[in-house]
Order: sequence, then structure tokens, then C-alpha cells
Amino acid sequence: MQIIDGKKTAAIIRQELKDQVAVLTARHGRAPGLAVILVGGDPASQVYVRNKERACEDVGIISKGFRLPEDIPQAQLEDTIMFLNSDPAIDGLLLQLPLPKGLDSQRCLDLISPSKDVDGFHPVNMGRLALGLPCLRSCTPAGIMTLMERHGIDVSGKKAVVIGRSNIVGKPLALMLLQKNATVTVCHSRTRNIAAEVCSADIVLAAVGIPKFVTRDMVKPGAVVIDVGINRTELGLVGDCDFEGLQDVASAMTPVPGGVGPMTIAQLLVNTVEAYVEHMG
Ligand SMILES: Nc1nc(=O)c2c([nH]1)NC[C@@H]1CN(c3ccc(C(=O)N[C@@H](CCC(=O)O)C(=O)O)cc3)C=[N+]21
Ligand SMILES: [Mg+2]
Repeated sequence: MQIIDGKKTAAIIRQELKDQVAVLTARHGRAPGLAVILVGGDPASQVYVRNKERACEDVGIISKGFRLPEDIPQAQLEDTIMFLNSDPAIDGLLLQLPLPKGLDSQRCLDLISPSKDVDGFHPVNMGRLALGLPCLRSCTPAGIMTLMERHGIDVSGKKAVVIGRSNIVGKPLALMLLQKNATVTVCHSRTRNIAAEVCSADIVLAAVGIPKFVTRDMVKPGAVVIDVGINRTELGLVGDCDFEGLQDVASAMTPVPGGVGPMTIAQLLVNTVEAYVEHMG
């Protein structure tokens, strides 16, 4: 079985971006800027945001963190977003999710300027994705598509089974696979006989959030397995797939950690540079 090394691929992409950003910054007289809004003190979110800020600095993107109190009124959070929408030094604007209880995340996401929406969550970007038009694309699914491309995994004509239908991973991932001519099935909590569906897949993409949900009896020999799961258990970080059990069944597989996660961050940087280039004309 081939291990699909997301950490290594992400490092290569970050080096490519670093070179590109140096050239662009010299040409335009300013570096790309990313604003990251973090509301409240969720420990996992704090770690993610710190990692994103570090990744930005590493490639020459200026990151500006906005840490807001958990009890911030909705209107004030919306004001912050609108203020950053109009800041010409900010190319990308990311609102770390989930928001604390009482705040309406959809209202906030709808307010982010589509041209700065580096998470690709705005209805305009999701709509354009569905139509096959150029857009800023959700980082985790876009990172997965790049990861497969760079490992010579061609999805065209293949049967891809996506497990999970979230707006941030499952749904946009299904659309991206369809755009690349895969035959796509989306499974979810109401799917009948999910094992039979997964068994029919040439490519399994698991984003359910249940540790080791995908077991060896569910996977067709030779299938490619992409594990999007990040489950914190007593045994440490565990994916949605039983990595050990799939060793001699799958032909290629992403590990957790070191698979999809690092690609998500690399894609955020790619999207920020894309938004910057677009803003600079
Ligand atoms: N607005 C918004 N955009 C996001 O993109 C977003 C978000 N909110 N909320 C949370 C999720 C989660 N997410 C991850 C990013 C990197 C890793 C990552 O780098 N994982 C490493 C290690 C992680 C670890 O050790 O804890 C790995 O898989 O190797 C994981 C998860 C982005 N998210
Ligand atoms: Mg991973």
C-alpha cells in the first residue's frame, strides 16, 4: 500500500508559494494579507488558528489575528467582518468555526466579501462551485483534490463514495469530484446499507467524524482511501478509517495525522494568494 503523504506534499506547495509570494510582493509593493477571526477560547480552535498564522508567516503572507470575546454581540462581530471587508490590505478573511453558542455563523459567513472568502463558504462561492465556474474553494476538499492529483490518482470515470455531507467538506468535495468526471455517491446517517455503498467504491473519502468508521470489510481490494477524520480520543488523534486494518486492502491511503490536515492549511495559503492576485488585477 502506498501512503499518501500530505505533510510532504503540503511542504512542497508551501515552498512553491513562498517563491511565488516573494515575486508578487516585489512586483506589487505589498504582501498578501489574511485576517483570521477567532471568537472565544476553544482550545482546538486556538491551536488551528496559531498553526494557520505560522503557516502564513512562513510563506510571506501577513496574517492579522482578531481574537474576540466569547460574549461578543452578533452585531459587533458583523461590524468587525464589514470593517475587514473594506480594508484594502486584507485579501483573505477567515472566520474560525465553530462559533460560540448564540452567534449565527451563517449570517456572518454570508457577510464576508466573496472575493475575500478564502474558506469558500460564501453562497456565491458554493454556488459557483456547483455551476463549475471559477471560485474560491473550500480548503479541505480542494486540498484533497490537489493531494490526489499530485499522487497520480485520476478520478475520471471512477466510482467515488463520499461519507459525510457537511457544507464544509462532504458537499463541496462531491461537487469537485463530479467536476473531474468521477461517478459520485454521497453517504450519510440515513443511508441504507452504507457498507455496500462503500464496498463499490474505487475511491473512498471518509468525512464522518467517527473514529475508525471505515473497516476492512467495507473496502474493495485496491481502492484508494482518503481519511478526512480528525478525532481526538484517549489513544490520540484517530482518523475515520481503520488505518492498520486497511493496510493490505487499500492500494493507497492518507494517514492521520499527516494526511489531509496539512493540505487544508496549504490550500488556505493558496486561496489567499489567489484572492490577492485577483485583488491586484
Ligand atoms: N473557518 C474554518 N476553516 C477551516 O478550515 C477550519 C475551521 N474553520 N474549523 C476547524 C477545521 C479543522 N481544520 C483543520 C486544519 C488543519 C488540520 C491539521 O493540520 N491537522 C494535522 C495535525 C493536527 C493535530 O495534531 O492536532 C494533521 O492532520 O496532520 C486539521 C484540521 C480546519 N478547519
Ligand atoms: Mg490528517
